[in-house]
Amino acid sequence: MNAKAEYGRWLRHEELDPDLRRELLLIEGDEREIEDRFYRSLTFGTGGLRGVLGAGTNRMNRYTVRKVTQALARFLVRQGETAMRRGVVIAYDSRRQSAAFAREAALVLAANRVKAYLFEGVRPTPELSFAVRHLGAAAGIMITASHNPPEYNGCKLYGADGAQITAGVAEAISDEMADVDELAVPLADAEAAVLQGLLEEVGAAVDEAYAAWLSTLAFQSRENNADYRVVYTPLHGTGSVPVRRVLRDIGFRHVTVVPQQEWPDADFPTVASPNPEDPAVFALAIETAEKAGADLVMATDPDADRVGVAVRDGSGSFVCLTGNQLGALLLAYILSQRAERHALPGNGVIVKTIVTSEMGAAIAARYGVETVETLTGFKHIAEAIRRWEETGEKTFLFGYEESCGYLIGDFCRDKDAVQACMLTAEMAAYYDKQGRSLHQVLLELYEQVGFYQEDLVSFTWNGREGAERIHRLMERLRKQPPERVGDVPVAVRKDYLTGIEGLPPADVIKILLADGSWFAARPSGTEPKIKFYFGVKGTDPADASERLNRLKTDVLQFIRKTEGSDQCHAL
Ligand SMILES: O=P(O)(O)OC[C@H]1O[C@H](O)[C@H](O)[C@@H](O)[C@@H]1O
Repeated sequence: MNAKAEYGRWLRHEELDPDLRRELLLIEGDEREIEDRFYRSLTFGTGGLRGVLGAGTNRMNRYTVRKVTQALARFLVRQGETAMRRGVVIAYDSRRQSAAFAREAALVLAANRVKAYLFEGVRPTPELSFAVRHLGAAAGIMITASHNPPEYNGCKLYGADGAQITAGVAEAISDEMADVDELAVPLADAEAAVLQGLLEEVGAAVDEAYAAWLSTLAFQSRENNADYRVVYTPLHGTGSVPVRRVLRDIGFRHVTVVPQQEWPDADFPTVASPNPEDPAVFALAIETAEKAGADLVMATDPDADRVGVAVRDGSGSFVCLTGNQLGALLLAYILSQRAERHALPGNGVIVKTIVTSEMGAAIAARYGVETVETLTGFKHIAEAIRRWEETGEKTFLFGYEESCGYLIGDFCRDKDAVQACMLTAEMAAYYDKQGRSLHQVLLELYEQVGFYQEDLVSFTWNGREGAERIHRLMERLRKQPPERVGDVPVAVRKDYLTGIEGLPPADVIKILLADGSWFAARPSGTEPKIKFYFGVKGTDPADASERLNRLKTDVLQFIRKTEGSDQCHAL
């Protein structure tokens, strides 16, 4: 794309949104900025399409939303009348302009005679996934940039099964996008669309149906939960109403929501970034828990698909669990509860990604349950569920990712923090009744399956230059992979770009070392980052920590050498 020409074309567009025009005029003559905003159009990544808000084809704004929606509309029109009638469900989170973008998307669909169901207010991503299935729609759109910082927005697209679209469909929609002029997408008149049945508001009835399904996941009776104290924070996002509701529905009477973070706020003013992977987001919640005398703190991201938790350790202080640790706890709880009830199917399966801890597979193996691995991105887990549903080959029991995404009940087909909050709270209350804290249970699990420890180090490299730098580093790692890390020889090198292990090609390199530890490198598909994942198994906690530190130091040293630069700044 010729960035300068595109910039000029946008400025010449007479009806251009005045705020965006002002923004463009301010960067006149700033070639670098113009290049960054117009050198490409936003593309699909791990979690849909995501970008910084602002003017430009490489930014999130009403025109980029119109463009992707128009492409989706054309895709559905090609499928015919039935798909158009089944329509598209649209939900949005609490980010800047999310509500306006959702409305624009609805009007674009209606202009194409594709029915749009528009949620009346903010809702979590998993409820959108549920709603697509519940309403029998052909597709879904969620306006969100998930856990990204406030300057971002984005949209995730869903298929009729309620799962985020995977490569094939994303490609077909991208092809359609290539033919759409974002400045010339027609919009329907809202009132006319309502009268013609092309625009319908949805809300309470879907909430009720979702809540009813959520309740089916509970293993324990309401008495189990009545006296246990929980602190919850939606981090200014969409979780407040549904998480409170589900906890109340299963009998929790003592739920304190962090008051400063209770209601939607697009600036996420009390946190640097609303990501429950980051222990810093727990500060206010832990303060609240100390006052409330609670032992469990849960935090969900803005669109409530991720959840992080903090629990008290042996000394009574709060520690944050990693996504892998909560995954291990939930998995062990679900499998043990099912086993007790003789409800473990012979063809049961759990799903994790190739960069998620091996601990899950070790736990599953103790119950004779198979573990299947997918690429990063919950859409891959959802795709596997659909496949097994069609063939009847396996029964899905649990899916999770190290990045704090969990799914228990497959009535949703994306990670669901509402489900995960509910089961985490129930599990904590259940063990509490036995005099065991979640921290203790985790230590017991380590004793049973081994002392697994993982870590993630990311480098943020922005803009076009950053993207090229990430690409170069991946290429160099491919061409000059390490023979050994420290004094440990490399045992297996996996390059997923060639499409190995039955997985679609992906830009990921995973290196297994002779001592059982591993590391992986991949560019993030949601942020301008390159990510390095590390995993070890030790003989005790100290041994595991030591192995992990050594592995990280050695690998990062190798990376710096490979990059030929010392400018890596860890996040
Ligand atoms: O590592 P990234 O490509 O940025 O993706 C990290 C995570 O982002 C989103 O939350 C996706 O839904 C997840 O499935 C993914 O694991």
